Amino acid sequence: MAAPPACILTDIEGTTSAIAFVKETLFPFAAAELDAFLDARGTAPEVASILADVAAAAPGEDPRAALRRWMAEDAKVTPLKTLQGLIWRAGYEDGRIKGHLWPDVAPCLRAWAKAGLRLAVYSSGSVEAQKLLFGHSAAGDLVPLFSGFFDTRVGGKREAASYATIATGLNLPPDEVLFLSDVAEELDAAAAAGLATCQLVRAADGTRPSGRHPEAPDFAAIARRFGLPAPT
Ligand SMILES: CSCCC(=O)C(=O)COP(=O)(O)O
Ligand SMILES: [Mg+2]
Repeated sequence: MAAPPACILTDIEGTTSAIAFVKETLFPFAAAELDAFLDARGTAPEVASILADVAAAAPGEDPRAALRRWMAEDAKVTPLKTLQGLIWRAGYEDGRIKGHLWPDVAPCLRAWAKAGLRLAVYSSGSVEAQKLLFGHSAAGDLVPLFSGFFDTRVGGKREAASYATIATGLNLPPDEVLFLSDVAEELDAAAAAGLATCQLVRAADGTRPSGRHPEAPDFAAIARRFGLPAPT
């Protein structure tokens, strides 16, 4: 990429936020609340529609058992991800969950947005879950900084077509979008669709560099490497 990107498209787990926060706070919260949530809200249209999607994706299996199996497998399945977002909402709203962001993230996002860069998210977590995390972060409500949120409804994160769809959705040529992720296979797919890429190699997350993409240990290093504004 010769010129600085027009848009930063960022992953969440392992990129803006600790893997441990997702695996040790978010996922256990959803698992612990699953039965109570379904008992209370299973017949609400929004939840019933998710359960119908679960039944279609896991025919012949009890929907709650399928959801628990997917949780154990960390399956990036849209109905599970949508349901987790709904369950997390109560936890964020009553303060039991605070969205984790590494300390370098919010200052850079604010500086980039202020300089006119567009910001977008692409995560396996549902759009609802993305907005909850950024809206209830320790650094405040960052949702207004973003102009796009994308989840697995555009396709899987290891499929090039997903990134082409996102670039079209952003109304930008793919090479003007810089995708940030810790996962090399996601970056490979983005690069195949023509996006610029950078692998977040955060020591605290134990990420291993792939050697196939530019690398940065944090967002400040991304700013330096790609000629983006730095926080003042
Ligand atoms: C939106 S926070 C929840 C993250 C999540 O559910 C997940 O599966 C992590 O996916 P990512 O694509 O952000 O690595
Ligand atoms: Mg990730």
